[in-house]
Amino acid sequence: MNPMIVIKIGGSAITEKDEMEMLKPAALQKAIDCIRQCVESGASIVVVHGAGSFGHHHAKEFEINKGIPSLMDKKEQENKMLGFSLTRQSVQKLNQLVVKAFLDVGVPAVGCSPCSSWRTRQKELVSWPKKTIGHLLDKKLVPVLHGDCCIDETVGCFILSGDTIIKTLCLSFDVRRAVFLTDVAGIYDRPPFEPGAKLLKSIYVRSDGSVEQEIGTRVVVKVVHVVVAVVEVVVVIVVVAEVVVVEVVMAVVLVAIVVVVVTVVVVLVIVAAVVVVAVVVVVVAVGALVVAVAEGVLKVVEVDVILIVVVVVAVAVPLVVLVVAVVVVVLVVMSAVL
Ligand SMILES: Nc1ncnc2c1ncn2[C@@H]1O[C@H](COP(=O)(O)OP(=O)(O)OP(=O)(O)O)[C@@H](O)[C@H]1O
Ligand SMILES: C=C(C)CCOP(=O)(O)O
Repeated sequence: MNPMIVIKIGGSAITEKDEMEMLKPAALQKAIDCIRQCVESGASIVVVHGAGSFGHHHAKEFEINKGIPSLMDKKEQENKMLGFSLTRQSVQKLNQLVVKAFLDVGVPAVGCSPCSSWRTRQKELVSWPKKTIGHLLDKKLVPVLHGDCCIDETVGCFILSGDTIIKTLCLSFDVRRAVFLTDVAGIYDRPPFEPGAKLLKSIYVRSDGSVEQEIGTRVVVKVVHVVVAVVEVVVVIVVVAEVVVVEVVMAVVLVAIVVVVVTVVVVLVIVAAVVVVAVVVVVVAVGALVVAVAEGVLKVVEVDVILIVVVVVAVAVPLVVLVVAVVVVVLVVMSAVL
């Protein structure tokens, strides 16, 4: 599978959260166009959208997140279940609109409602269809999940947020990026509507998920602000740097190991060759000199000088060759590996 990118289209980005079931069509279109480009670039994309004003109103009214208390009488339980159905119908309406918008621009989106397949116990996820999402991605389809109401094995029902879905996907797949679209220009040091709110370039997330702005521990989240619509939709690209950092460290270690191993092997081969050549040169030269002296062609004094020259050449030339070869090998190996 290609590098996976999960994208949360925030309910705040594509709906007017204060007005019941009110879509922001232009903002949705901008988000869809942006995601279409990601799909066309070949990345495996999973889209998750929030409920916005589709779902949150009913969910709040019927207190779906509180489950079905055991003391609730039958009438109240029936009413709660009606609220469950209404909430689902509402989020599914938004899902239909999002999927249709994708199909209209040629993106093969497939709506995947969590209600039928995501289960929780005490509001903790116990099962979800990882394989199905993998199969859809294998077929180059774009799963479009959404925040939904789900059945909880102990408390009866609860709200599965799109953010929980995103987190689950990030922990289970090899996700390169999690991208959040909201209605503001990124992450601020305080609620953006408060006076003096500053847009942050990066934040640090501790391993327990809490966030701090100054000193980081394991996960550095880089925030890139890319405005894709006039103030309506903003793309916030969140690089899950823990993954990136691990990858970089692994890559550096791997490169170092490869460079060292290849260099050592090549140097050993060159040293052996150099020694053999030097020995052959000296033996041949000494043999020739012995013959020359025996035949009276050379005197012993001349032989001494020639011998010194032969030995110096036999050692110096291979040494120079050796040094040059080592430098070349290191450069070639490093450029090939990098
Ligand atoms: N520190 C902050 N940085 C950025 N936004 C913040 C901050 N604090 C509060 N917000 C608010 O968070 C809102 C986005 O969160 P919200 O949960 O409403 O959106 P969403 O996730 O898009 O919605 P949904 O749950 O429907 O998908 C923004 O409109 C912004 O006003
Ligand atoms: C309100 C419902 C049903 C889902 C909430 O999902 P979210 O908007 O991602 O928090």
